[in-house]
Parts: sequence; structure tokens; C-alpha cells
Amino acid sequence: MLVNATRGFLWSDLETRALLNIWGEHDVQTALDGNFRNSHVYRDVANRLCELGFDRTPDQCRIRVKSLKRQYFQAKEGSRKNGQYHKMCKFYDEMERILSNRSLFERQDIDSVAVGGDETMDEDAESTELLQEAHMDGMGECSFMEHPVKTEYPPCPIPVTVGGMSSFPTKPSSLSKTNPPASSSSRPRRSKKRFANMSLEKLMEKFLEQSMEAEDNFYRLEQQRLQAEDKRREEEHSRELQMLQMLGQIFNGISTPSPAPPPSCIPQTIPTVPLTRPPCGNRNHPPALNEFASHSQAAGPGLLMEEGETQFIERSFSLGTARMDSVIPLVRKTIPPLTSKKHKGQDGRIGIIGGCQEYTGAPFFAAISALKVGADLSHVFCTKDAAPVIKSYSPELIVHPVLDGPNAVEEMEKWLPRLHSLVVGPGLGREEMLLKNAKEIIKRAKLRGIPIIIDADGLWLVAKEPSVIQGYQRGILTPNFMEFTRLYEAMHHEPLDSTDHKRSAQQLSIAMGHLTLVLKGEEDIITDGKNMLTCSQEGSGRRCGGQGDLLSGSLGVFAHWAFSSPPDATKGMNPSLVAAFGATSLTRQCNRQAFHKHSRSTTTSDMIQEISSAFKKLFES
Ligand SMILES: NC(=O)C1=CN([C@@H]2O[C@H](COP(=O)(O)OP(=O)(O)OC[C@H]3O[C@@H](n4cnc5c(N)ncnc54)[C@H](OP(=O)(O)O)[C@@H]3O)[C@@H](O)[C@H]2O)[C@@H](O)CC1
Ligand SMILES: Nc1ncnc2c1ncn2[C@@H]1O[C@H](COP(=O)(O)OP(=O)(O)OP(=O)(O)O)[C@@H](O)[C@H]1O
Repeated sequence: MLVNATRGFLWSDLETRALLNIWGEHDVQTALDGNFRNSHVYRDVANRLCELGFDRTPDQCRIRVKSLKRQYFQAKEGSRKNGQYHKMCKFYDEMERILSNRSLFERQDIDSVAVGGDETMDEDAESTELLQEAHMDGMGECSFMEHPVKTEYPPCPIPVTVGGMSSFPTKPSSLSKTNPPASSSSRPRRSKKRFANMSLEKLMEKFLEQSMEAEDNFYRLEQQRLQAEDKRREEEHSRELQMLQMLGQIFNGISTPSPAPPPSCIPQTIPTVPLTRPPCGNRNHPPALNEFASHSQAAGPGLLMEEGETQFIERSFSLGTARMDSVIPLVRKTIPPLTSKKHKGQDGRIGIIGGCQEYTGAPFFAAISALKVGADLSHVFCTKDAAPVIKSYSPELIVHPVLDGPNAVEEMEKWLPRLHSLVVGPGLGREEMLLKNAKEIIKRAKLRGIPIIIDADGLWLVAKEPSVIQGYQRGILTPNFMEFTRLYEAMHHEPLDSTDHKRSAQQLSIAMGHLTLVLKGEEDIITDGKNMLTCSQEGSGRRCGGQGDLLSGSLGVFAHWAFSSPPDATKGMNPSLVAAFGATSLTRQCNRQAFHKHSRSTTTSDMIQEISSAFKKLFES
């Protein structure tokens, strides 16, 4: 049987890691756990991959996962005999991390995959053909391999050794008789004959060798393709440069010379983060072209070609005045116009999860800021005793005293279909039960694709359990430096190198599965691991508590607007980045204006009073 050319075709490392990030999420694993019909889960996985720019069908994802499981278990089994064997499984560590958390039930399921037993456990009834292809597909990375050696599955663990020394003899023919693989009867017998006189361990080694060889070939070809692409771009840009020079000469000839622009308007590129491989493309672009490339390629297919997490195309840039001017228009484009045709709620219904006995101010600041920025309705889900206090601050807020109730998650979930974004953390506190409820509601909001901003104590939860939001492309983290350090060290298991915030922010975003990160500080660093913006809108020296809540509440609104805008509004830039830039600029502008009036006495309430005019100044003037 011929394998469909697109099925099981080479998966790049980047693509595989993206798949593993999504598939490894706790709720995806839970959804798969013990579920016989799981096509909807893989459909969701494929959609999320698609959001990352990887075009894969649900079936392809399922087959890839299956082959990764098989590789992992074969390597694990081999490692028991020889400690080095796991090196032959490229994603061993990732699989180990994910699968070590699986329940016993699922473990039995995957163990059976590992030893070649029944693979139909999580298949749909209709996918017999898929099953065959899964076997044909084998390790997933080399569907063009000549021999479909994967069709030979022994019914017991394979005694694999690297040096060819097996701990017990194999009897392929008798083994295959006692327990043939589920679909072997419908497959051609050619491969059996061909390999009948080879021991299984040899077969396995041969197969892995071929697999690695195929992978090497792929990288070689990819390298050549990148070089050709680079060359083409360079030629194109030198042509453009020539044309610009010619145009400049023509204009010089017909107009009087104008003074040079002030230095603050000259776009600057920040020193790039060192890479393990030199960045391809973009290297020789003049600054203006570079900026265009940053926008237009933000989520483009070019990313597909990248290998390894430290080898992404570096598109970091600093926003001097000119750069800021280039992002603010994108923010503006996402802001919905005010018209008499709309009804209440259409411009945003924002939910804040937070507010406990100690902290009532933080959720209030976040919720009221969301309203002042332009949301129509703002809900606060807090503990029972915080609710009357928060209500008393403002009649505009809808306050639900449910966060510590017996049915907290169900009570909050009822509102999810009506919410456009969720801000988790302001004033949440760190009590175990509250964090658990927050975690559950994050999981359910993710299933609905709701943008989720995580701040303050929500970040405490993420540091403890990164998988709660890892890889969710509509998640945005807004740590201050302390929270950032906690997250970084939780993810990297090493102290933060505080000399290079940009690099560390990029690393953390990547480790979190390209989540958008807003590292607040003297300048706000905003990155999704591929692109970086810095917001240094002038604020003031006043650092009163609660400014971060203003930021997270307003980001809830900007995120909803950005994600519901057509893609051309953000010119291809990740909507999270645009939204984050809008919210940080606004917060800093409020700080500046409030400080102008109240100087040392400035409080967050004074800043909230400035939202209206700051918004107008930045986005509507
Ligand atoms: N009115 C209200 O109700 C408000 C309530 N809030 C709520 O309070 C809860 C806890 O939030 P949190 O930020 O105080 O807790 P956490 O992260 O443990 O920080 C603790 C320590 O970290 C340090 N630190 C902080 N920033 C830093 C920086 N940039 N760079 C370096 N260090 C920095 C600093 O240490 P220190 O300098 O004091 O030694 C600080 O004391 C949370 O729910 C939040 O929403 C607030 O929103 C405010 C308004
Ligand atoms: N040194 C600074 N200079 C200018 N602006 C700053 C500075 N530090 C923080 N900000 C701004 O203040 C806002 C809130 O950041 P901050 O670090 O105070 O957050 P936070 O500690 O989480 O706040 P909260 O008190 O609400 O918990 C951000 O928009 C950030 O841009």
C-alpha cells in the first residue's frame, strides 16, 4: 500500500516540539486518558498547531504522537539494558516528562504500544486505514524509507542493545505467530520474508540508523534551502536599496535639502541575542526594511524552517519614538469603533479571578480599569468575604462571591461562555484551595479559546505548575521582576542571569511554549519568543502598588479586541504582542499624567482617573 505523500512526511524538530508542548498539556492528557474516541482532542491539537503556523491534520498529529511514544518506549526498554540507548530517541526527555505524569491506565496503554501490542486503544473505529499507515509510518520522520520494517512487532519487550549483544535470544517467527499485531493480516507479507532471517535487535538498529540518516538528509536539504532563500532575499534587498538610492537622488535633484531627522526618530535595532546558529535572512536589511519584515513575518511560514528552540530568527527590536509610532497604529486598528448599532457587552465582557480577605484593592483596580478602557461589563470572581468590600468600592462591577465556595469551578464556569477574556491573579492570594480553583477555571477557559492574562498570584500558581498555561497561544503572563525570577528559575532550574533581561525573557517565553510575556520594569519587555517589543513610554518615578493591576485589567480588554480583529489589523503580528503593547503604553501614560497632577501623592486610583484622557491621547488623537 502506498503511503499518502503528505502523511507522516518529515516533521521538523520545531514542529514536533510544538506538538509535544500541546499534547503534553495536562488537560490534553486528561482528555486522552482512557478515552477510546479521541478524534476531537486531536482535532483541537491540530487547530492549535495551525495557530502556530503548522499545517497538520488531526490524523497526522495522532500518528506522530504514536510514533514518538513507540520510539520513547523502545529507547526506554533499550536503556534498561544499555544506559546510552535513550540517546537514540531525540525527544526522550520531553516524552519522559509528559509520560511520567500519566495515569496507570494510560501507562498500560502506551506500554502496549511500546512493545507492539494493540495500538487501537485510542483509535476511532473509522481509522483502520490510519492504523495501517501508522505502522507504515513508523518513526514518523522517514516515511520515504524503503523498508516498512515497522510492520514487525513482537508481542514482548524487545531486547535491544547498541553493540549487538542481546541478553536473550530472539525468535521472531515464533513470536509473530503467538501474537500477531492487530492489523498485520491486511498488510503485505513481503517485508516479513525480507527480514525473516534478521534478529529483531538488528532490525531495530537498522531501522534507527536509517531513521537518523533520513533525518540528517532532511537537515542537509533544509540547510541548502535556507542558504538559497538567504541569497534570494539579499539580492532582492540590494535591488530595493538601489531603487531607494535612485529615488533619493531624484528627490534631491528637485527639492531643497531638508535637515536630518532628530536622533530619537531613527529606528534602532538592539544588539541581537547570541544564537547557536547565525540568523538567516534579514541580516543585511536596512532598518526600515527590517522593521517591515518583523511585522509581516511575525507568524509567517518562515518559522517552520527553524530548528531548535535557540535557533529562531531573531527579530528583536527596540522601540524608539519611531518604532512606537509603528505599533500604536496597530493597536488603534484593533479598537472597536463606538457606534449606536451595538448592544451592551459587545465591546467586552471581562472576568477577573481574584480578591480574597487580604486583597480587595487589586481585583477592583483590574476590573474598574477594564471598564474605563472600554469593556462593557466587568465581572469579579472573589471569595465570600471579599465580595461586599469590592461591591462597596463600585456599583459598576458585577461581583460573584464564589471563589471559595463548594462549587466554585462550576459557578464560575457558568459564566465562561459569556466572557471575552479572563484575568487571573490580582489579589487571589496563595491559599491552596483558591489556587486549585483558579487552575481549574484556567483549564476550562483554555478549552474555549478565551484569552487569559495571568498576573500576581496567578503567576505563583504558574511557577508551581507551568503546564497549566504552557503552550496556550492566547495566554499572556505579566510578571514584575520578582515574579519573573520565580518563573524563570522554576522553568530553567538555574539562577536567573539578571544582566540580560531581554534574553532571559525570550528564553522563558520559549520554555513556556511561546507564550507572550510582559516583563514589567523600567522598560517593559514584551516577547513571544520570536518577536520582541520594548515599551519605554515615559512614566514617572512613582511606584505605588496596584499599577500592575491597572495593566492586567486593561490588557484583558486589549487582548479581546486584538484577538477578535481581522488578521490584517495587526499586519500579521501576534495579537498578544499588540495588545500587550497597548496596555503597557496606556499604563505608563496614566502614570505620567497622574504624577504630573499629584507628584509624590500619586496613587493607582489617580492613575485610573487618567485612563480616559491617556487613551484618547495615545489611540484616538
Ligand atoms: N491594594 C491591593 O489590594 C493590592 C494588592 N496586590 C496584591 O498583593 C498580592 C501579592 O503581590 P506582591 O506583588 O506584593 O507579591 P510578591 O510577588 O510576592 O512580591 C513581594 C515582594 O517582591 C519584591 N518585588 C516586587 N516587585 C519587585 C520588582 N519589580 N523588583 C524587585 N523586587 C520586587 C518586593 O520585595 P521587597 O523589596 O519588599 O523585599 C515585594 O515586597 C497579589 O495578589 C497582588 O495582586 C498588589 O496588586 C498591590 C495592590
Ligand atoms: N522603573 C519603572 N519605570 C517606569 N515604569 C515602571 C517601572 N517599573 C514598573 N513600571 C510600570 O508600572 C506598571 C506596573 O509594574 P509593576 O512592576 O509596578 O507591577 P506589579 O509589581 O505587578 O504591580 P502591583 O503593585 O499591581 O502588584 C507597568 O506598566 C510598568 O511599565
